[in-house]
Amino acid sequence: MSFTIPPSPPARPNRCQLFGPGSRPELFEKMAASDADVINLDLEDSVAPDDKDAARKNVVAAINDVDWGKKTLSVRINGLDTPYWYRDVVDLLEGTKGRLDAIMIPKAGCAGDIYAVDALVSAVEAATAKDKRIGFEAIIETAAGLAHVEEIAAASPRMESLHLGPADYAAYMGMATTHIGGTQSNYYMLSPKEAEGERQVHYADPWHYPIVAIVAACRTHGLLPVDGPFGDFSDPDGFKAQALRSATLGCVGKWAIHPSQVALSNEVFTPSDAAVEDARAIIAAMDQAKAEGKGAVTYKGKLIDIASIKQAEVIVKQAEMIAAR
Ligand SMILES: CCC(=O)SCCNC(=O)CCNC(=O)[C@H](O)C(C)(C)COP(=O)(O)OP(=O)(O)OC[C@H]1O[C@@H](n2cnc3c(N)ncnc32)[C@H](O)[C@@H]1OP(=O)(O)O
Ligand SMILES: O=CC(=O)O
Ligand SMILES: [Mg+2]
Repeated sequence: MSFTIPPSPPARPNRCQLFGPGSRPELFEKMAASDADVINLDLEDSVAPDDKDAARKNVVAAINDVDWGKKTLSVRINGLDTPYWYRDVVDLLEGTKGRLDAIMIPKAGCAGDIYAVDALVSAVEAATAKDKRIGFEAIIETAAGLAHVEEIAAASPRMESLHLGPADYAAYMGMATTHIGGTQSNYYMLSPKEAEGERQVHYADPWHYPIVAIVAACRTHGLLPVDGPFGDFSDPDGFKAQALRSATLGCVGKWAIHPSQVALSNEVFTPSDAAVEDARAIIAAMDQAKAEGKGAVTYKGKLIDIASIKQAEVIVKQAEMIAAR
C-alpha cells in the first residue's frame, strides 16, 4: 500500500439510477415508487430547449412534493456551455426545502467545471443558510472528460460519483455508432486466419477503457464509479451483459432509462447469497491460515492469499451495506 490511503466512497447503495425527463412530471411518482437506489430528474438532454423552463419548475415542485422515501435524489443540470445551467442551480437550491441530495454535472471536461458549479452552489447555500451540503455527480462523456478524469474526481469535496455517458462519449470521440452503450456490431476480432475451421467472431468491449479509467479515478479519490445508460430497453440480455462487464471492472451500479431495467441492474449489482457465502469462507480460511502462520493457502483447489481477503471484503461490505439500507 502506498503511504497515501485512498478515502472510502460514500457508504450508500447506488446499484441503479433511474432517469426521467423533467418535462414528464407524470413519471415522477412512478420513479419514486421504483426500486432504484438513486433517482435522477433530468433537465439536460432528455428535455427539449423550449421545455427547459417548465421542466425546471416541474422538478423543483416534485422535489418538494413527492415522497422520495430513502432514495438518493439527484438532478442532472444542463452543461456549462449552455445558458441554462446557472438558473438550474439557483432555482434548485433556492426553491427546494432540503430533500435534494445531489446535482449531476454533465460533460465535465476539467476540474474547473466542477469548481465553477461548486462556487455557485456554495454561494447559494451560504445565502440561503442551508444546513445540508449538496453532493456532486459528474458524467465522463467527452474526450476532455476522459483525458482529465482524475482531476475531475479530485475537484471538490462535494464529488460523490463519476459516470460513463456512452452516448455523448461516442459522439465526442467520433465513434462510428449511433447505439447507446452495449456491444457494437463492428467492434470485433476474428480468430486467426491460419486457425482450423470457420473463423469465429469475438465481440470486444469498446467501453472497457473509459470504464477502467473512471473506476481508477473513483477508487483513488473515494468516489462511486457508475456505468451509464443502455439505450435499447427492449434488450434485457444486452443490458445485463453490459452491467455484468461493468460490475466485473469495479462499477457499483448502472443507470436505467426505462423501469424495465431497474430490476436487472439491482440483480447484477447486489452480490448473490452464494458470492457472499464464498467471500465469508475465504475470509475464514485466511483467518485460519494467519493463525497457522501462513500467508497463502489452497481454497477449493485455488490459491488464496492476503489480497483475497481484500477482494472478499469488497463483496461482504457491499452486501452488508445493501442489507442495512
Ligand atoms: C442517452 C443519454 C442520456 O442522457 S440517458 C438519460 C436521459 N434520458 C432519460 O431520462 C429518458 C428516460 N426514459 C424515458 O423518457 C422513457 O422511458 C422512454 C424511453 C421515452 C420510453 O417512454 P414510454 O414510451 O412512456 O415507455 P413505456 O410506454 O414503455 O412505459 C411503460 C410504463 O413505464 C412508465 N415509464 C416510462 N419511463 C419511465 C421512467 N423513466 N421512470 C418511471 N416510469 C417510466 C410509463 O409511464 C408506463 O407506465 P404505465 O404502465 O402506463 O403506468
Ligand atoms: O449522458 C449520457 C450519455 O450517454 O451521453
Ligand atoms: Mg450525455
